[in-house]
Amino acid sequence: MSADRLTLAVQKKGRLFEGSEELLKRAGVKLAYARDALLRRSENMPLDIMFIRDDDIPNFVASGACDYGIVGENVLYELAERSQRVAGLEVALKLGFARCKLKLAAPKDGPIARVEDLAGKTIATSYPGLTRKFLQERGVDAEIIEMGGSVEVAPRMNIADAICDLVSTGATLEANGLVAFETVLESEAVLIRGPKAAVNGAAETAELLIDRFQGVIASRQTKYILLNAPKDRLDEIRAILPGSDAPTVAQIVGREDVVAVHAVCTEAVFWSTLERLKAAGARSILVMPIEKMMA
Ligand SMILES: Nc1ncnc2c1ncn2[C@@H]1O[C@H](COP(=O)(O)OP(=O)(O)OP(=O)(O)O)[C@@H](O)[C@H]1O
Ligand SMILES: O=P(O)(O)OC[C@H]1O[C@H](OP(=O)(O)OP(=O)(O)O)[C@H](O)[C@@H]1O
Ligand SMILES: [Mg+2]
Repeated sequence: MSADRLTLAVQKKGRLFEGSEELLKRAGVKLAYARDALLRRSENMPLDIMFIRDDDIPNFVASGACDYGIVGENVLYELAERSQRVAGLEVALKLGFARCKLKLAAPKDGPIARVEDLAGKTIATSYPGLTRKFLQERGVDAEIIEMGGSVEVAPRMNIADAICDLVSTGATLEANGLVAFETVLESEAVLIRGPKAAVNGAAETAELLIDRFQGVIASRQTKYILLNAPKDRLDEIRAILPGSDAPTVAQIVGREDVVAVHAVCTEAVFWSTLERLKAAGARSILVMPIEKMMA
C-alpha cells in the first residue's frame, strides 16, 4: 500500500456498514465506483477504504495493513483479550452509532437471576474472552461454551443454562424467553488507530478526516431553532432551549412586543421541548438540522 495514502478498514456488510458509509459520505469522502471490490479508492482524497469482515478489522489495523479501522468496541475488546497487539490499539474517536450492550441473560422464571447464580453453570457466548474476564472479576466459576451466532437459542436447546450476547432493543431476548440481568460491556462503533498511522505520509489526511468526523458527530443531534418570542418572556424561553448558550435575538419589523430568536441547540430537541416553548408564548417555531459544523 502506498505510504502517502491513508487506508481505512470498514465492515463490508452488516450492522456497521451503513453507519460507516454515512459517516464517510457526510465527511465529504467520494469513493470511486467499484462493484464488490475489497479496496475502493477515494476520488477526492488520498484515502483507500478496505471492505472486510468486522472481526478482521482490529488485526488488519494492529498489523499495519490498514492505518485506521471502524469497529464495534465489543469486537475490539474481545480480540484484545486474545492479542497483545490488538490490546495496544488506540481508540482515536468514539463514533456514536451501532450502540449495543453485551449482557448476561437467562430463561425467564428460571433459577438464574444474578451473576452469583451462574456458579457451576454453563454460558453460551460469541464473546468468551470478555465473559471469562467479567466472571473472574466477580469471582464466579462457570463453564463457557463458545458459539458463532444464534446464541439466544442455546438455553432452549439445552446447550447452556445462560447466555452472554449483544442486546439492542431486547426483542431477540424476549422472543427467546430470556431476561437480561447484568451488563458486561456498553459498546458503540469506534475509530481505531494503528501503530504506523502517525508516521505515515498520510497522517495529515488522517487529521483532516478525524476533524471532519468530529464535525459530523457534533452536528448529528445539534439543531438550529428559529422562533418568535414575546419580549417579556424571553428569559423563560431561553431557559427551555436545550444546550444553547448565546442565542441571537433580533427585532421584528412592526412588532414592539415580539422578538425573533435564533439558537444552535447542542442537545436533543424533543416534541416536549417544543410544547414547553409554545406554552411559554413562543410561536412560529422551526427546528432545522445542521449539515456541517466546525468550531
Ligand atoms: N442489535 C444491534 N444493534 C446495534 N448494534 C449492533 C447490534 N448487533 C450488533 N451490533 C454492532 O454491530 C457490529 C456488527 O454486527 P453484525 O451483525 O453486522 O456482525 P457480523 O455478523 O459479525 O458481521 P461480519 O460478517 O462483518 O463478521 C457488532 O459487532 C456490534 O458492534
Ligand atoms: O436486542 P435486539 O435489538 O433484538 O438485537 C440483538 C441481536 O442483534 C444481533 O444479532 P444480528 O441481528 O446482527 O444477527 P447475527 O447474530 O446473525 O449477526 C445480536 O447478536 C442479537 O442477536
Ligand atoms: Mg463478525
